[in-house]
Amino acid sequence: MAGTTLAGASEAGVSVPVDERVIDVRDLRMRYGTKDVLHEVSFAARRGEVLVLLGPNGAGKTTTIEILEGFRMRSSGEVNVLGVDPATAGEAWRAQVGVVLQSWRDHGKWQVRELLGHLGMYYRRYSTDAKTRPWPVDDLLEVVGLTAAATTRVARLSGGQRRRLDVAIGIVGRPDLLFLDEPTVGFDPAARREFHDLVHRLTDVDDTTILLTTHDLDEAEKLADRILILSGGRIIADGSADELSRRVAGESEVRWSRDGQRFVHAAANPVPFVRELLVQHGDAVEDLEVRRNSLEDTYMRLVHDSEGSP
Ligand SMILES: Nc1ncnc2c1ncn2[C@@H]1O[C@H](COP(=O)(O)OP(=O)(O)OP(=O)(O)O)[C@@H](O)[C@H]1O
Repeated sequence: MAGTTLAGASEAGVSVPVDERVIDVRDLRMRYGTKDVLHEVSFAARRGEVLVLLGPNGAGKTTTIEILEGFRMRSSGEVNVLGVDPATAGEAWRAQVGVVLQSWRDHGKWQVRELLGHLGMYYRRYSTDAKTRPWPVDDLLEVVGLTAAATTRVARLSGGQRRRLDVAIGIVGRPDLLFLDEPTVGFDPAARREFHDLVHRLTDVDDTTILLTTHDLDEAEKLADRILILSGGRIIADGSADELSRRVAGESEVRWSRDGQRFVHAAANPVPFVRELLVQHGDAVEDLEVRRNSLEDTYMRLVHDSEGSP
């Protein structure tokens, strides 16, 4: 089981064995001018894992991802991605890394299939025995839900379709590691669900490691093997949604109804409470529900506590 680390998590991620680390970040610092935006950030990700980076606006998520993608130079610290420092990595490394940027605005006149076919050609020389690159265009169109739009020009796509195209562009080279910065913004509920299925397919079938940012806590809970919470440029929590909620001392909510009346009770340990409730009222208890801290409760609590600390 991955270790859970809360406030002051300088050793975050050390429970991932070194030889399994697809991402290994140690004491990463970033300073813009005189402003420190990342302070000794450390974490690791293992192969096939979905790591979700959460945090309030301005916490440093995009900065962290851009450093890992090799798009931004760090101020200090050690960063290793697929065994290489992204600051000095070459083309072969880039071909193994997929990036879904905020939105693909160029090539408006290209048709969707044409564009994906063209971009995919770049990856052909990086095919290996274990992984044929690129993803065959028609399969890719299907997996991202763009088959019906295959011959549509990029400029004519709806916002949600364009986002699907962004995802397709990010995965056309069948990356070993995929970075997704707020991938489902603008998706309708059906597209969101299809995207979640795609993430599971990528990790289960292709063993792709995924690092994604989102502000949607429901999405984080559905997708994440591990959640990192970044606040004020520091990792304040690292663990699965369940581990985080257990570590935040909180009370469960017990709800039930009796004789047509609704009741709610907060209990640190709901089991004895429910037992006693059933002993006292037996069959008269209806609609019994026990709700642990949601990820949203946990997140709000952790971020709130961290904002109070220096
Ligand atoms: N190029 C830059 N020059 C100066 N400051 C920057 C630059 N880019 C980001 N910042 C600052 O760094 C901090 C972290 O920004 P970043 O975009 O990484 O946060 P974020 O967690 O991705 O936020 P959001 O959720 O709003 O996308 C912010 O205070 C931001 O103003």
